[in-house]
Amino acid sequence: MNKASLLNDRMEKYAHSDTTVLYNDLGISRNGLRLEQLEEMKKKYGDNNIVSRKSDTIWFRLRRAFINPFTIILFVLAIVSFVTDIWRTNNFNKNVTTVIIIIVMILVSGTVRFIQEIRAKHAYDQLDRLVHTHVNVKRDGVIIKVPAEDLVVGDLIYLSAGDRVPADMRLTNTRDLFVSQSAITGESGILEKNSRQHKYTEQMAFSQYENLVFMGTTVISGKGEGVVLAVGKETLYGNFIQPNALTSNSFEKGANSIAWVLLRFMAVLVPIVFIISGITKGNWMESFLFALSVAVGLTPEMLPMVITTCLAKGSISMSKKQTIIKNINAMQVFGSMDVLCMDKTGTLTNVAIVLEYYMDILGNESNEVLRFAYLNSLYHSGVKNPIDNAILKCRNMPGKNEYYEDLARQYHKADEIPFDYSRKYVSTLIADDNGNHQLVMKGDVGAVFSRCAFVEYQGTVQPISEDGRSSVAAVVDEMLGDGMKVIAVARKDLDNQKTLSLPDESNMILMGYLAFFDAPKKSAAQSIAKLKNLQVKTKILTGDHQQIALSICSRIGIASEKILTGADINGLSDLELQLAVEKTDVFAELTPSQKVRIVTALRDNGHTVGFLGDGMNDIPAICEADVGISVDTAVDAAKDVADVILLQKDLNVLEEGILEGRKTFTNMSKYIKITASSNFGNILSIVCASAFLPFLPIAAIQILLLNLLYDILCIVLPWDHVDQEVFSSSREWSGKMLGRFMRFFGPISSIFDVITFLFLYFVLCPTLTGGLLFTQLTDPAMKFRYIALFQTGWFLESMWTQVLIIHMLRTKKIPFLQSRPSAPVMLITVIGILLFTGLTFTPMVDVLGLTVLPPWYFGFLLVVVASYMLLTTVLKRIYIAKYDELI
Ligand SMILES: Nc1ncnc2c1ncn2[C@@H]1O[C@H](COP(=O)(O)OP(=O)(O)OP(=O)(O)O)[C@@H](O)[C@H]1O
Ligand SMILES: [Mg+2]
Repeated sequence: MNKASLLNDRMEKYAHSDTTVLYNDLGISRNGLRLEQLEEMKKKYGDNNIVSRKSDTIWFRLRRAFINPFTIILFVLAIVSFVTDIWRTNNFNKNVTTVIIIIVMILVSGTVRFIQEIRAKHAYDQLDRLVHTHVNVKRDGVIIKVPAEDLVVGDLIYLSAGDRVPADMRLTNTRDLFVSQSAITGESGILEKNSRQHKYTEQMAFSQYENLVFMGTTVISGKGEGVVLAVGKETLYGNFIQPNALTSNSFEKGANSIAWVLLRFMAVLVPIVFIISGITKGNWMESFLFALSVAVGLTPEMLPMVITTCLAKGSISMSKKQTIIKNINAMQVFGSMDVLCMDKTGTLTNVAIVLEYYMDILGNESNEVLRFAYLNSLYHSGVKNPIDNAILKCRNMPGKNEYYEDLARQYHKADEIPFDYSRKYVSTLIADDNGNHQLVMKGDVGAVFSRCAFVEYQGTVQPISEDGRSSVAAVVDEMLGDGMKVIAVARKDLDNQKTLSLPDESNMILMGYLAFFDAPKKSAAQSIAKLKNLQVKTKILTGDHQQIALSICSRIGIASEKILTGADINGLSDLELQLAVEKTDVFAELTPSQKVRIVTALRDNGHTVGFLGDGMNDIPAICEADVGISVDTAVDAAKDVADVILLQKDLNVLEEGILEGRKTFTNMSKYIKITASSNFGNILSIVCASAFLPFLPIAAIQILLLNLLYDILCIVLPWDHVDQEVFSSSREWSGKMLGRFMRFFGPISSIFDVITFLFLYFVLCPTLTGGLLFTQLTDPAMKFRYIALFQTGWFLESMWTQVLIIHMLRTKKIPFLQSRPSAPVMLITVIGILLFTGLTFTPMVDVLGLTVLPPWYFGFLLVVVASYMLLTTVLKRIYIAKYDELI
């Protein structure tokens, strides 16, 4: 579809009309909306959310916690049990335990889920507040800051450099407003916008409407005011962005698909269990109950909760470590990042740079050069970057304050052409009281020099000679060699010309240079080494001069034999670049689009790429990277597009964040993999047992009890420790790995289950029931005892192995000895095992259909559990050797 046709009707209509018509039609004034109009506008045109937020209400969360497939199965089970055990039974045989246990399970799992969800929401809300963009809006005559989501049609918005446009708007007033529409058009050019009424022309592309700005685009420089005409999904951006790209992330999708695989698995196997045990036992009601509880036992009901808890817990610990995860999916990607691209300022060098020298073309100190540079910095309305900040700081020099105030009074601004990282210079037109206009340009030495035809030296202007060219180059080279950042300043008289256009930027007079000291950070080398330990390669992508990049790298102590410049890259094909990016770690003199090309090449090579940057020039690369990282002090537009925000621009912070991300990811996959494989093993054993045993291997209520214990253990799993080695490498998630893991480890437990079945059936039970096998027994009381002995035996074996397998598989090392679980996991394990084993010695056994086992059974149990753990350890080694990973 033609994108232009997606343009909102209102936008099109009012682009062609005068602003007064717009004000009248919408019933607003120049004071903005009245507060009482807000609700009405919201009702009429919707709110400014691309993702609907139905999941935000408490009611929704309550429903989600208590009404899900798992609780529904439990409800059915409770009702059936109520009917069979209580209602239709005589007074003597009434048994309320099953119903009580089931209700406890529903309450426990529901409440835990609910609490977790609320906590997670709370955490996100808090983080949200930190990262949310606020917009300047005039309402009822007062300019206030509101979150971008709260905007409604009719709101009067104020935009300035560095902002991301929060909704689709018709401009009503502008001052040198330049916008980059690359987010929606894909083209990198910068366009000037104005508020004039559009004259009607045939079929125009939306991007050509000069008086409209669109959600998602970025203000490069200048100021603007406008009225919101379309919000949320009605905007151009909301229209073509995939809604599901925003709502569900790939990890969640992966986790859900696992849940579905397990459920489908269950849907096939549970009926089989039902039919087999129905046929072999002849009691269909009992078999139905049994099959249902097998279903409950196998439902990965804790999966959503464990994932939300892990993510919430991870993002809270990360925020404590100064890292804010804006997009929760990024957590997982963040952990799997193996290449980190970053800019130079703030990561390798200090955030603030210092103006060291201001000099004429031959290197003598020159106040004149500083004066013009100061005016240029003061009057350009783009985002002020470290260079401008360093220049503007000169007014704080002792005794200079007044001088610079006078200067600002003497000259005022007439026009500008904003700074653009592709052109690498900025022009401002300044005028004095006599109406004389001067164009002042500052920027990259090469770029500015190419616009100059003259040089100025000690007040005289001369054409540039070959000779002059080389002496100029010598001065600059010396500075660059010292690791100084150098920019050039040029000027041109424009007499009474009041506006600027591109052709004016030629035949300029080169005045001199400013040199800045970009102090390398002491900690940088160490941080890079730490990242290397985490198997994250670092690459430096800077717009700065290659000599500076080299000198800083050598000062910090990073090897940088190979360096590629923007010009070099332009000469490479995509394929050549793909090869080159692997061999090179430092890239210099890049434009924003070249930064994107490098990131793309790395991604095409199969890397998971992070990009850390804070300037306007980094925005496209931040968007392109798998995980975009920005810092709290960055321009709003960069923070808006980033997935991760560091509260401090420091590589150490990043390292801790990555570790935390990997930890979270490991705990999630731990749960998923172990649960899936132990479920798989259990169902195998149950199918075997139902086919060959003349009675049920385990009672419904016992399955439920086991499940309760396992669930409680899983609730504390997000708080488990993670081995150092596991998170020292990047990780990726895939369903294939899960399947492999499940098939490998699942059946191991079945082997020991079958051994236990055989032992119980042929040894233990007959010994205690007079030496006969079940089928040879005639006395119903004996039969009953036989079953109880068998079921208790398996109940205990199943419980021990299921709990201990978590400990076996949670680490590559020897559990307990080499790798300790966290205290809560350990505590629940010990309490669970003791409690459940102890239970078989209490009067409770009767209600649960269990019985007291002789002490020598525990000798057998010990042997089985020990051999199970031994075998798992051996097979774990084989698995790790083969696949080089475990969890
Ligand atoms: N405010 C400015 N005024 C004039 N020229 C500028 C300004 N900011 C940057 N430049 C020019 O553009 C070039 C690239 O900018 P800059 O060094 O900020 O790029 P970068 O990629 O952000 O670098 P870094 O890796 O240090 O963050 C600079 O070397 C300088 O010549
Ligand atoms: Mg930068």
